[in-house]
Amino acid sequence: MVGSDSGPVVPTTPLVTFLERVQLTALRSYPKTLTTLDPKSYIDLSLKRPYNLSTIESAFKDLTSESRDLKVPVDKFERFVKEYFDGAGEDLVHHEPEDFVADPSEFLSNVENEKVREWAREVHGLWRNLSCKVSDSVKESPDRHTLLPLPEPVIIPGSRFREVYYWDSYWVIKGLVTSKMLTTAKGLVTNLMSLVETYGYALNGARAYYTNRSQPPLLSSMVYEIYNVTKDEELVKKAIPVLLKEYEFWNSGKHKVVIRSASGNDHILSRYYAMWNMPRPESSVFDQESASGFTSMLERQRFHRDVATAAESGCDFSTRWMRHPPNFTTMATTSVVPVDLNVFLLKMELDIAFMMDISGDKHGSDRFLKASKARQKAFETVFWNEKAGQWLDYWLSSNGDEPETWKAENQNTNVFASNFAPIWINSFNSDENLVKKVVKAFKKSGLIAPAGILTSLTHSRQQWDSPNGWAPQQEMIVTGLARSDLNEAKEMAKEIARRWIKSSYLVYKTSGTIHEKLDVTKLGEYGGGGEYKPQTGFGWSNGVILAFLEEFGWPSHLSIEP
Ligand SMILES: OC[C@H]1O[C@H](O[C@H]2O[C@H](CO)[C@@H](O)[C@H](O)[C@H]2O)[C@H](O)[C@@H](O)[C@@H]1O
Repeated sequence: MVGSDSGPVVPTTPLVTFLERVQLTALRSYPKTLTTLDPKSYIDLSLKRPYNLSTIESAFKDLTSESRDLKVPVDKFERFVKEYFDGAGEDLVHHEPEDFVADPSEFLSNVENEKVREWAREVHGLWRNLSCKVSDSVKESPDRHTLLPLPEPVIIPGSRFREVYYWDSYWVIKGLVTSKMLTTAKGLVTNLMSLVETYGYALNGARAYYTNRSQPPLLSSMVYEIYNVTKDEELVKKAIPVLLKEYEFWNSGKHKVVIRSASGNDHILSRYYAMWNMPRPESSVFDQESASGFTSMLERQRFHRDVATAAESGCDFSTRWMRHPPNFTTMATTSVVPVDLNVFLLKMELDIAFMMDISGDKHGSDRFLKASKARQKAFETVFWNEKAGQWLDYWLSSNGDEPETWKAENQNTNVFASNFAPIWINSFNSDENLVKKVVKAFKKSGLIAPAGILTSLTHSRQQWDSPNGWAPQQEMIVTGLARSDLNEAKEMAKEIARRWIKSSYLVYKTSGTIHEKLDVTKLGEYGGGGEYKPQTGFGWSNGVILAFLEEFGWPSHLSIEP
């Protein structure tokens, strides 16, 4: 098409396209503003029996036939929704996890403080709230739902996120391992593997509107965490071909970029790149509004792709992806070669090498070790900045389709938590000199806050800048520092983990109101608490609390109160 962007687009389903129109009607009809409407609640509806999509589409046509701009009377709209749809989330039913016991043996034996232990048991108990399975109706008639069928029960983040998310599952699994819920943990991996088998990549989340993108690739790390405690070689054998498929996805096509060093060496790295150039269906009305200032179709399509690509990064949204922060319309995520994505891929290479080794494929293992060494070299050349003592994201000068030559000025010198994410990997945290430099820079960075690690230093009000959000890479930085041989780094890790646990405790215990010194509405400003939902729990926050407690314990003399 003349004037349209040339990137790939994975088509969505007729139901998703229709529900986008229902979503737009809701926006136009309710006397609500864009800030109070949750567009996702409309795209999560499913078709009520006995109606089928074409019957409901004609009823919708009748409903809106006399309206201008899809605005209809609220009572008529509500009657229509009630008559033709089952509510958002009704196709996900509670599942009692069979491996849940209220007080597992040897649970958090390092946590001596009784108050903390008691609370940890409550957090552990929250897995039951978040455990669900896809209802049989989805399996029988997938076309009536945007929820995707999955073979095993799931742990959802909770709140408005009524489906499995890819990268959230990594922290969920770490927590499940601590909770000794290994059957549930394996089930999550089986679900993600089934998505890779079907689509060629693990989807952002298990919804029909997420098929056009993935999320930070942590499947190999999930398998690794489970293998580490179970020594389940069958799981590893099953995982290898799936991980190879996923590896290919991230290292080919638009995801692959080549940066040429001054001396002429080519470094292969990866970027996020969504296969979509329209408004995200789950946030369609927001995206249409954000793109309304663009005059050409090409500009709009590029903007929508960069927005969807930010969603693929898991960090939607952040000034990290903006050419001219904090101007949202300058989102240019596809032009960034991100440090953390390449950390996850380096980890995937090491994990695959390890798994191939234990399954007897020495040759394959060597191949992946070699690939990891090549990527490690690329980290030194493309991302590392000696002066800053951090690894910096790299801005592409071109569209990334051809190799381009590295330029110092293309490193993004702004400070983000992701600049420290490489310390998670043994290849970096085993180098004591490097750890010293990174610890020094981290201390000065301004990212260490009263309740943990900040995502960035910019107060943009975007979800992954302060004062919102928490640094998703927090657990990785802490784990990496703790794995190093440097005492200062180990102590730093313990201190950050405890700050984060404490802030989560405060949020939990005070139902999100609280403590004069720690206003939870601004937790991102303090680096803590995350998306923690006091009563129900939130998948990945639950996981990180339990994993941190397992790793660092809590001595009896140390108070958790403010
Ligand atoms: O509905 C808007 C966006 O919601 C998701 O992103 C956020 O929640 C996810 C679940 O906890 C989390 O994985 C992600 O990091 C968050 O930014 C979704 O992943 C996005 O694709 C979606 O556009």
